[in-house]
Amino acid sequence: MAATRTLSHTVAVIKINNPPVNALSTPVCQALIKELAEVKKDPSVEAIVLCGANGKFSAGADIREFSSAARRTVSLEDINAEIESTTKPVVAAIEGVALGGGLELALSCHYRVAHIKTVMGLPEVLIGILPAAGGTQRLPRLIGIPAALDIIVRGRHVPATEAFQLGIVDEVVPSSAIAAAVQMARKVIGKPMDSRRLSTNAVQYNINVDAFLDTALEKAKRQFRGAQAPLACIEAVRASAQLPYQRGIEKERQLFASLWATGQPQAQQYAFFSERNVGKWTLPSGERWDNVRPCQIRTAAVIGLGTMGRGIVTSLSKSNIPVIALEQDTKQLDSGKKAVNSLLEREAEKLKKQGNSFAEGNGLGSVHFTLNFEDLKNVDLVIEAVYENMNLKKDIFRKLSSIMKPDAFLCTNTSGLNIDEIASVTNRPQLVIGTHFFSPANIMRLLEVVRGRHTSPTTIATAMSLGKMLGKVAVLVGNCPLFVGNRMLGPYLEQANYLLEEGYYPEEVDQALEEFGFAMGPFRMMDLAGLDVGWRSRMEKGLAGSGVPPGTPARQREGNRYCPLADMLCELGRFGQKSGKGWYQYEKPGGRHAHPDPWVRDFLAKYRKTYNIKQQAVHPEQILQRCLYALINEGFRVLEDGIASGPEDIDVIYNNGYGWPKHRGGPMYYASAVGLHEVLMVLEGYHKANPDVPSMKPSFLLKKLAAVGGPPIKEWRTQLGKLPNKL
Ligand SMILES: CCCCCC/C=C/CC(=O)SCCNC(=O)CCNC(=O)[C@H](O)C(C)(C)COP(=O)(O)OP(=O)(O)OC[C@H]1O[C@@H](n2cnc3c(N)ncnc32)[C@H](O)[C@@H]1OP(=O)(O)O
Repeated sequence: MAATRTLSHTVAVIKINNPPVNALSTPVCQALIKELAEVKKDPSVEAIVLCGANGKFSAGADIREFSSAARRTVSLEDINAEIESTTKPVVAAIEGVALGGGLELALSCHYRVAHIKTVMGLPEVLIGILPAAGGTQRLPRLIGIPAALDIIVRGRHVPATEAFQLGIVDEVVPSSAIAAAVQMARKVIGKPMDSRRLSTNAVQYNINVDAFLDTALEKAKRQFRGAQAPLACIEAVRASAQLPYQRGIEKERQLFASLWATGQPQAQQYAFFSERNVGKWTLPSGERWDNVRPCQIRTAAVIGLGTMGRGIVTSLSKSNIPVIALEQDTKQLDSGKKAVNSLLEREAEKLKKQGNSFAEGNGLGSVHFTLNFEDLKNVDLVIEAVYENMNLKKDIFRKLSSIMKPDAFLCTNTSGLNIDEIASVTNRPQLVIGTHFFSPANIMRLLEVVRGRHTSPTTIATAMSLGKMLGKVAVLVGNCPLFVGNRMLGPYLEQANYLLEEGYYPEEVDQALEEFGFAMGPFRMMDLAGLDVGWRSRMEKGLAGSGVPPGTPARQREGNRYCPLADMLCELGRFGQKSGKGWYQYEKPGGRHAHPDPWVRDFLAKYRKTYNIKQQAVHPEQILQRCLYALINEGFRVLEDGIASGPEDIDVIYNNGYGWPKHRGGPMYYASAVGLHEVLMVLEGYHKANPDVPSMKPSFLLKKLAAVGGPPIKEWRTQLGKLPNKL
């Protein structure tokens, strides 16, 4: 039953019932219309309470209906208008969540009572649309332009206590919101209702609305780089101040339709569901997320308090998991402790600002700092986060193997080392797993969970569940050098480097990719990560430094094209932000503002002259094609090798760990949107002209999918079914 009704004296309680989140699907809306019509004409009913079953008001419109064949036939705003115009008072009893259409429904009620642990908001912008059931018109009428704009444009979740302070809800209660709403309904029977009908009120403001919104628009254009939904939200809020309510609603609808035509909502909604689907991991053996139980992690330890370790400790503590943090000497322990404490103070500050919804039983977990390995022996799970050196990691795992209780899980935070080799030195390879965090680990949402050959399904389930507890989006991947994200980055950065050889400057390549929507172009990203990281790895592989065989041409390795520019910068001590100079110059070592460096321009000019490289006419569009298609081609190889279970997994990794613009869905979604045939043609053309760049040779899977007509991305798995699976 999509909605049910009970009677409490003269108050009808209508309950939305559509598990798991009471989405306002077409059947729910139809049921609401029917129940409303009945209570309106029922003389025994004097007031109405609207609530949701199972402690959740509603997570809004059913997003799956937006792109399904069965498009909505019932308008949510029509239901809202119907509720608002009712002559019997309607009170919303808000519990759990009231998001999107859920909050819009509550705003059409005459009164709102919320449980203290509720979160509410209008997060439509995060799925590429705008609140299109009157939210952009009613919320500014209730709380004013600046506060409404902040909630609508950022799509943030507002805790009940803040909602009360802002005036979104009339009462916050620590116990049943339904009981409190019934009480309130009884009290307001017979009271005047006009001022409670938000659509009839004017927006109150004492600011220059146009100037305020113009500034917000400019800021949003810079901040959201090409995403259209935030801009549409601002325009809709502008309409609330400038137009009568009904014309504001028309504007809202018109903006919704224009957004839909951009294709961005479809990409963002694909990203939304992909994030949920990656949690539903499946192994070829049939074990999966819903038939393997994770073990409970009551205590954890982190080894190494460098940048990664500090973030991981903070992240665990933030999730209320007591942590033991270990370093090798007093100096490093002290500096790690200081850094962790300062990160935790900031987190505590944030929790305080978020108010009561986080306060109860959800503080920070304790952190114990130690130099003594023995202190770790009873924890349930340990995460090793020392720097990327196989021998060092193996030494630590040998030690852990002998110290830790037999059922403790051993995780390694590596960005690409072989999990099997690390597991091979332990007495429990089935409990060893890779947990690749992204920096800063207390903030970045992505966690690559890397399955080794012997990793057990229970270990996978536990690591995936830990990821969820930490508020991360965990993606299960197979074990191969660099795993998924970093592996795909290789060919992308290679093309970016070649573009410099061919006449571009770092800032031009970065600009093209930032205009595409990346949070950071490749050169700014390399400067941030530290150029020495890649340099050390190339030296280990004999591609740079003294290990290069004598007589090897500077721009060739093993017969293939090679770009030594990054190595040359490192030889000059230009490691990026940390040294104050890299592809850019910074105000000081550790400075964060990248400025184009005339020295780099000069250096590149001399380099091109030395190697007699003719500047080619590379059209700016080709910057995008070369970098992005190189990355995408490697993504197809990842799928071919069975390292990721589907294109969604790759897209979730890129959206959450590499600054890919969500409004473009992810690299594999982008490829399907551009057309696989088009991607293949460009790669083929490039590879024909540059046979010494093997990464641009079109992958087998891309060719196969293009040959069957480039099916929609949701059908790729059918083709993947016949490929090996290393999960
Ligand atoms: C021209 C006019 C057109 C009119 C259109 C009217 C406009 C209405 C605007 C809207 O209301 S759009 C929807 C706005 N709401 C949201 O964006 C909320 C999205 N959901 C969430 O943020 C979270 O799911 C949650 C509610 C905070 C719960 O988080 P939790 O971590 O507890 O669970 P999840 O794993 O995320 O979700 C559980 C389950 O529910 C599915 N789901 C969640 N929300 C929706 C939804 N709004 N519609 C459909 N399905 C939803 C989610 O996909 C999970 O299911 P799955 O099977 O595991 O994937």
